[in-house]
Amino acid sequence: MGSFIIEGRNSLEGIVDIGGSKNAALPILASTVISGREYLLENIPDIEDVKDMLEILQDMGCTVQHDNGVALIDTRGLNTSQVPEKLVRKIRSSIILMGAVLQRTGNVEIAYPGGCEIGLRPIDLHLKGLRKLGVEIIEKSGLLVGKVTEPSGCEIQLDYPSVGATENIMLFAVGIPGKTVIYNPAKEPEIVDLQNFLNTCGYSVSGAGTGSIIIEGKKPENTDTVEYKIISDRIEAGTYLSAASSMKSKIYIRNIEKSHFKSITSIYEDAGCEIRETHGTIVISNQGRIKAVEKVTTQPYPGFPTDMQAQFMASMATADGISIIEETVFDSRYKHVPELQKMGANITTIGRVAVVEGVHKLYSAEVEAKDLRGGAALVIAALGAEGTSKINNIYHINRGYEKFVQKLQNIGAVITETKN
Ligand SMILES: CC(=O)N[C@H]1[C@@H](OP(=O)(O)OP(=O)(O)OC[C@H]2O[C@@H](n3ccc(=O)[nH]c3=O)[C@H](O)[C@@H]2O)O[C@H](CO)[C@@H](O)[C@@H]1O
Ligand SMILES: C=C(OP(=O)(O)O)C(=O)O
Repeated sequence: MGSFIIEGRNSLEGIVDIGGSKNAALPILASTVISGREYLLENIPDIEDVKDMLEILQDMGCTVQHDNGVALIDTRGLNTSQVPEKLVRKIRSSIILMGAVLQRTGNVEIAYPGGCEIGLRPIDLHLKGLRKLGVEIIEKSGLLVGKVTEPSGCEIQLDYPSVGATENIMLFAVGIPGKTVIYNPAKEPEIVDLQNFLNTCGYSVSGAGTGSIIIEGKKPENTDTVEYKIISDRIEAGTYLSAASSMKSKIYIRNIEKSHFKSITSIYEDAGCEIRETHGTIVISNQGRIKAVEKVTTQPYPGFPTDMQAQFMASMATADGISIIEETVFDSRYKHVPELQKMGANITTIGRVAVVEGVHKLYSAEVEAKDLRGGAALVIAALGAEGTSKINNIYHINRGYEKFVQKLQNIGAVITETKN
């Protein structure tokens, strides 16, 4: 599964170029099947989840090329409504193919999706929304089998602003007769990016990023090649910010939309990090030990993202004082805690609350990445720790971080990847 070997206690200095957003690229790739045409997509990150999604498209008859951040995809050859089960079970975003394939073919057969194991991840809101739009869905031998019966736009009130449910409903609703309004949708920048992509394809979607999304169902007449550039990854940027906050550093983060990043930077500013913008680049300077932030609660956008909770906890592990972190989005997203404790972190969890009492120093250890962001948190902790750490199971980390070793080396980290 591979490991990272990290020698800690070096300062970080230099430039990091942020890649395309994992959570924007994946649903956009899924939505290329809605209509059979060619797509030229820029800023597609070179990460394991993207490779899996591209393999799914290929297995279903599409042609795919991905090199140097650019993906050229032709979905005219799609020849099945069965989504390959093994790959679906590997990644979370595969479930977004449900709405997309139903839109294209009227049928779908798909397994329950995979992704990080961070607690219960039901898809009841996806299914409820699709059923309301006229899809019959049954479960057969562990697979979801869907068939479009009487498709018609309608009003859908989401009980929770689920990112995946919002995306699935959008992808099915764009091409059915009538108007669909999603109330209480997810407001993440990745949803706005999906809206912008769909509009570039000729669909009619508005309101993403606000309290309701309006979709006027239509089939675009123009089927020319769609060219689109995916937004940059605010969580990747936040991860480098988190690393910089844990040690003496001055790093320049390029290619990031500052407005998407604000809910993350504001918390690190509260911790005493100096963050400023110059000519579109974000500069982070940290001279010494940061301060604990009294209370941080993860929330749907524009709140502090759950996908930054583990990395933030790694920063707080050596901050001056006690911080309280509450994870409200997922019910079991603290698998990194016992691993951080092996490095000397003083963390206590009570249900969804973690109390982090900052220590002066962390120590090297051999630890396991249990999920993507928890794994990134261990990298951050190891970079600031005394001695040489080994992080195993880095498959989880490579699911979502492009050229992680190279980008960290570029800013002075002493890190290598080994096969075992
Ligand atoms: C590929 C991708 O984009 N993944 C992101 C997406 O995951 P994902 O789309 O899975 O996250 P959701 O927003 O759907 O889930 C948030 C919460 O809603 C609950 N829920 C969700 C759907 C549903 O039908 N029923 C239900 O109860 C989940 O159990 C969870 O507690 O958004 C999460 C929340 O920002 C991020 O952490 C993930 O990185
Ligand atoms: C939880 C995450 O990913 P996924 O939803 O793909 O498992 C994440 O990106 O932090």
